[in-house]
Amino acid sequence: MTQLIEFKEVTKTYKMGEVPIQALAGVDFTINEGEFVVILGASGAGKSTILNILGGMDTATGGHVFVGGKEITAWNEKQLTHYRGEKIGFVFQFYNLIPNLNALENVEFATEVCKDHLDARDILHKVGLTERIKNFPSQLSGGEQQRVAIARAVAKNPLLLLCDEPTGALDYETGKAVLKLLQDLNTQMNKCVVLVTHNTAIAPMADKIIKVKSGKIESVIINTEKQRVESIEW
Ligand SMILES: Nc1ncnc2c1ncn2[C@@H]1O[C@H](COP(=O)(O)OP(=O)(O)OP(=O)(O)O)[C@@H](O)[C@H]1O
Repeated sequence: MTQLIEFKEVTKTYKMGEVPIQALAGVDFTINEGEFVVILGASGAGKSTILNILGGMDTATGGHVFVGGKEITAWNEKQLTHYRGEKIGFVFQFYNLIPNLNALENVEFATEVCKDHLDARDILHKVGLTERIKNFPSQLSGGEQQRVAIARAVAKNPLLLLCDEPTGALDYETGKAVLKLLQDLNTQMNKCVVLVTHNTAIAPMADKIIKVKSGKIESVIINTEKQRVESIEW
């Protein structure tokens, strides 16, 4: 398997007035192409910090991050902006859709700037929203809005799909449907997905589980018996 991502001794310190907060205290891991990775850990462990550095939304204080053989930690703001725009699809807990654009327009708005983007209608169909493309966010349920947000991220045809607690605002069944969608997209499109959660129960759906504790990697588990989301209960 080809390696896609490498974190090497990555540190991150935030300064809050006089008090420095060490969010990452030397983080090392690798991720391969096409992998579905779950980053697990308690609140404040450093999960979102890892995801934000990987997505070029935040910068490391020390260490090195390589994506596709390029060192993103050596890039300037302009290079990172381009990387975020072209290579990264983000899905957050809250959907951040533009309220006065319908579902189709929300997806098209995001893909406009991407060279290799996919067809917005095709992707909305793939996420099961064919009948809802003309609906505005306020006319969609939470689960449907998250599907639009996933379609928006996927239609960019990004190198990486990064998800930060994507089911955090959804009920059990809807959350499960969203996880199934992410798992299907990973399998069908062979897209690398990195998902941050505190829900240990969903770990069996991943190829790799990275456990984070107090800004450090506690363990990296290769899961050879990956399960379909449908067969996991929590
Ligand atoms: N912008 C920031 N400024 C100051 N401190 C921050 C900032 N972002 C994160 N931190 C701190 O860094 C540590 C790690 O935060 P992070 O958000 O990565 O944790 P997390 O594991 O994602 O937690 P949660 O599950 O609660 O989102 C925490 O102590 C947090 O308070």
